[in-house]
Amino acid sequence: MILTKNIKIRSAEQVISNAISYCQREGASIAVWRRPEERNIHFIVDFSAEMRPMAHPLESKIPGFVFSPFDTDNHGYLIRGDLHFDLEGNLSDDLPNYSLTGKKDDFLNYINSNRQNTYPAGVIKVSTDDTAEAAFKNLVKRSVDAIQKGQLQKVVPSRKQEITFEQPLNVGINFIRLAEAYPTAFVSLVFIPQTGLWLGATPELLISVRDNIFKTVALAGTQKYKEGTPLNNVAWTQKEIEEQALVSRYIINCFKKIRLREFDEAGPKTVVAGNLLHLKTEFKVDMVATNFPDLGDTMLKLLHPTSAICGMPLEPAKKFLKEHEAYDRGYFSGYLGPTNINNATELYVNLRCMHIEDSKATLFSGAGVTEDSHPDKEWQETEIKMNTLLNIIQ
Ligand SMILES: C=C(O[C@@H]1C=C(C(=O)O)C=C[C@H]1O)C(=O)O
Repeated sequence: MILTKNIKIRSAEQVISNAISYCQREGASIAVWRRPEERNIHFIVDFSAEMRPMAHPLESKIPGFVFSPFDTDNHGYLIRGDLHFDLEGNLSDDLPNYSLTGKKDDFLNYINSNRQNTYPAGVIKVSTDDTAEAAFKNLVKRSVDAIQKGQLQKVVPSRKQEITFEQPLNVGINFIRLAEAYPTAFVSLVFIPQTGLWLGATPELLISVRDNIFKTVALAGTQKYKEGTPLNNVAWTQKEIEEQALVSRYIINCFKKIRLREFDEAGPKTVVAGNLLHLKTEFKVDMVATNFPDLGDTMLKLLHPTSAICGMPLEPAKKFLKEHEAYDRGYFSGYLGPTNINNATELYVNLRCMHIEDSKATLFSGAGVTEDSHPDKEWQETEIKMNTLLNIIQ
């Protein structure tokens, strides 16, 4: 595949691994992503070494890729598109940092070289911390107690899990493995010096704006998916139906806050997300007909963190998690995605993801808790969510 006149793309795995190792070496920032239902893989590179946190990355209208944490007290980053290309051979080099033009050629030469070994990571060890299970179940119990006392309606406690590799994980190979295993996921690999390296395959859209149409979804309720099961035979419990309905209600409340009354609502319906099933309602708004030209930015500020990953009402749920969760989620359940690229913005909730550091990685998952939740079931749910990555990476 021809990228520019003299540069040929080698295997996608190799190019991805090389691009990441170049950015790690040079202190540059990069995002690699594959949109749901597409085959093409996009890259955006920001060669500037000083990445500054940004409170509202969509406001700038700069083409780039947003990477934001869960905690709204901490700001996210915008990887500006010095260089944006895809594996179908499209290249745009707007280079807002003109002084760095030389780096562009250096980078393109490097990613097409035969540098990275294509070894798999070998044996992956999942750390068996006996206290983790008891601690999480206890957290679920405290969540149910808080709900029963009337402090909350829903909360989404989460946990982390460390894994170690015999050799550093080959990110190129594993990105492609995830992309092939999960065609409906948004698959991403992000490196920013300040955030480190993150790999994920999320099923959850936060907001999208394309052709003046705004979209968001309410995704919640989880069960294991057995391949071949017809989706219209899938049954959901009252607990799961209510849990998902709360997320829809949260979105409708956000529309109400800005007096937006005209929106399409479709669902809930059962959807497949890799090894799991969820309930999903889709919301759509015509931004021209409703005269909300900045709806993407406005809704992003109102929606995140949604009750799919935090809880309801929002402030007590945030406070509960800060007090009880006992770890920093970092970029897990934050949001990420391309902004103002090809006239579209598409942000996803950073789920089914892991933070990779040398020969170890940290996986994350959470589970929506309502009054009827059982600690054992919620523990199982976090296990199967982590398997989204664990079943695929090697
Ligand atoms: C919190 C996660 O997933 C979220 C919680 C869900 C649930 O509680 O059923 C389902 C989908 C996601 O909105 C996760 O994957 O870690």
